[in-house]
Amino acid sequence: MADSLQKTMINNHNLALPVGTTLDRFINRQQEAFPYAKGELSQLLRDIALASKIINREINRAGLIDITGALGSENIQGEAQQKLDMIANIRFIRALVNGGEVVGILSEEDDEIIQTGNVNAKYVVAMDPLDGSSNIDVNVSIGTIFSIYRRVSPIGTPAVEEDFLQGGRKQVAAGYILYGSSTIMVYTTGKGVNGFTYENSLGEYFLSHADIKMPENGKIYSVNEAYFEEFSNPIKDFIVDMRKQSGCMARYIGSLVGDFHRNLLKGGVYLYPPTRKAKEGKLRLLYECYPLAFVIEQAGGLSFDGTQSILDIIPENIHQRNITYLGSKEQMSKLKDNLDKYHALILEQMENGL
Ligand SMILES: O=P(O)(O)OC[C@H]1O[C@](O)(COP(=O)(O)O)[C@@H](O)[C@@H]1O
Ligand SMILES: [Mg+2]
Ligand SMILES: [Mg+2]
Repeated sequence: MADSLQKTMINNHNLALPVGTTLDRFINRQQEAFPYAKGELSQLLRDIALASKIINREINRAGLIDITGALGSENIQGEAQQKLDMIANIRFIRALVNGGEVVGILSEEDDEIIQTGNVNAKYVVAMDPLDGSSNIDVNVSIGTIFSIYRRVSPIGTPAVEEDFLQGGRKQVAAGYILYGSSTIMVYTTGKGVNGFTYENSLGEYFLSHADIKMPENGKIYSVNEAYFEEFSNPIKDFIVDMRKQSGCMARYIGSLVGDFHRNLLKGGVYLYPPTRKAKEGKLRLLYECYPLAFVIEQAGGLSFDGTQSILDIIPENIHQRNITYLGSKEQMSKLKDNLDKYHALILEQMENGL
């Protein structure tokens, strides 16, 4: 026991913080590593944690206070907004406005950028306030996903689209909160990935998953097989090969955060390929794909959209969707091989006028 604790302390990116450290203390210690830091990003991470505690409470009692079910409105993606989608949206916006560190917010639930009025703030946040909406009413894990950028627009002015269209490699921090059998906040600031479990009775997040490393090889594949016939051959072949592997498991709960978190810890691959209905894939680049790609690459996994790392995609619009593959190194290189061979074949056929 002493050895493993010692090991956890050493591995913790030299922060030498034992499992059980509060999130607050961890944030302070991380900030000390940046001599010029003024604490704005630290405060922003605390504001996100605070909002997630309030949402966690709402989710836990959702069935008792009639906040389940659809609201009757649709978001810009044409999806029915659930009451909890909007409650989570309002709670996050309120926490970020009151926190004072964010000038603008991009949310899945709002068509336009939300101006917080904090025109002297340095950061903008893109967020999916409630991920896995189809699972809200049936008590299956759901989540929140966030991505933080330093603004490019001048201090003293409102946020603009360019603040959000900087590209995945410009994220200064990103992560998610999973509201599952326990509630856990997992994030990166570009120096590794750490997970904090929420202790309800104390109202605190504690370090529970220090320096998360994704297994290089995994046996889990997560994809909505209902669309199998619509997938391209390299994707079909990849899934068929995964099935043939002994010990392979299909796991798909239909909540991106839940499927992603499981695979991050156990090893595996999440696929949302193009379908007839969603030719660009279903997931939203700025507040689903980029943040999870940042986390997975920091944990030693890979992200891919069929041609490149998701972090290298040049964004065009704030609510754009993107093909999404996220997973363990070995499975992702196999998938990349399949797709590269397929693209080469298509190219050859085109060159031969076929
Ligand atoms: O039902 P499908 O097509 O498999 O899509 C499920 C995916 O859609 C999502 O629900 C989209 O996210 P939202 O719930 O935030 O809209 C993901 O969480 C999930 O992985
Ligand atoms: Mg989502
Ligand atoms: Mg959502």
